[in-house]
Amino acid sequence: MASVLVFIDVPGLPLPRASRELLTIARGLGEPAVASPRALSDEALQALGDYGVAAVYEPAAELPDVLIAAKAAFLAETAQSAGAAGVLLGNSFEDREVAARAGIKLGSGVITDAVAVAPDFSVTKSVLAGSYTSTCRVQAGIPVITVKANSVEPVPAQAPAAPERRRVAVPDAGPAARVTGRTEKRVSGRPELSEARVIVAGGRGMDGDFTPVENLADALGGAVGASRAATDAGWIEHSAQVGQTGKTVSPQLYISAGISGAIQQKAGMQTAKVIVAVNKDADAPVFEIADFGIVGDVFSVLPQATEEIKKRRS
Ligand SMILES: Cc1cc2nc3c(=O)[nH]c(=O)nc-3n(C[C@H](O)[C@H](O)[C@H](O)COP(=O)(O)OP(=O)(O)OC[C@H]3O[C@@H](n4cnc5c(N)ncnc54)[C@H](O)[C@@H]3O)c2cc1C
Repeated sequence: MASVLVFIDVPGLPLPRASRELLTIARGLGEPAVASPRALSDEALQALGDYGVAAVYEPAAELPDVLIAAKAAFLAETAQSAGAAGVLLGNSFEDREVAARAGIKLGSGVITDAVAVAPDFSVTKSVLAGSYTSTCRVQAGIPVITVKANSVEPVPAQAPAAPERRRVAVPDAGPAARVTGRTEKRVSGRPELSEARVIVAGGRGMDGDFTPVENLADALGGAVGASRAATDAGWIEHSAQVGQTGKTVSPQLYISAGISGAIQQKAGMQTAKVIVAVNKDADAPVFEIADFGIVGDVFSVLPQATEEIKKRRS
């Protein structure tokens, strides 16, 4: 069976859901193998084996720092030496950049934002601000596909595998740039926005106070998102922006609070499984795509929901 290479950067333990989803998809396409730009622990290897991974490729020598060009060179080299039938990555900014660069090195077509990949590597994706679902296929080289988080339910393999470690020499991974300083990001304890199963997002209607959004997100174990109006106003960091020029998310539940539902916002969240909108304007466009709508004031609705959820969970 042809191998399907999954690029997993930093496979922390337990394995992140997005990585387990990619491995589940890869199993439906061929024999899953993993390309990891760093050497893995035996425990990480076993966790990958539980998802049917037969081989794990690591760089023969440590890659220069953690820059994207080096990771892309490693991925392209690995895809070739593994004779991969296809390459899957996550859909973060960084994963998409790795995919693009690896695609150029391989002379391959690259498809981003996939929500499903068929056994013949046809890809389903949502396009034009979510107004169409398209099916597309790579026409040249090894298909390189980035898949949105929450696209499938991760399922371990029926029979775990014992992955073999293989080393790949990367000839052109030399540093064209070098990291010269780092500042650690404040850890919120919340899940990463693009991988979260639950997102509570606030917009201009939050009027500068994101506390009700954060409290509801914490009660649900979710991530905090925002519209561009909210991030531009400086009420919350830019990395929380969802939409055309922000992050594309596909959670199980997206709670939109005080967001009108402009097309550029919808473009980033329309594929959420369930959308709940809270807006004081019954004619707000967000209600056109909401599964459940509450016409009301966010400062009254959100705290009530948080209180009720906490009560039921205690
Ligand atoms: C090229 C381009 C790219 C863009 N990219 C993005 C993007 O990535 N993401 C994005 O979000 N936008 C993006 N935008 C901006 C987008 O067009 C909208 O301007 C933006 O989404 C509006 O944000 P909002 O819904 O928070 O604000 P508004 O449109 O002002 O809506 C605020 C809503 O809050 C409601 N409200 C007010 N007070 C309350 C209250 N107390 N309780 C309940 N409801 C209340 C109002 O009824 C209203 O519906 C982009 C625009 C352009 C031109």
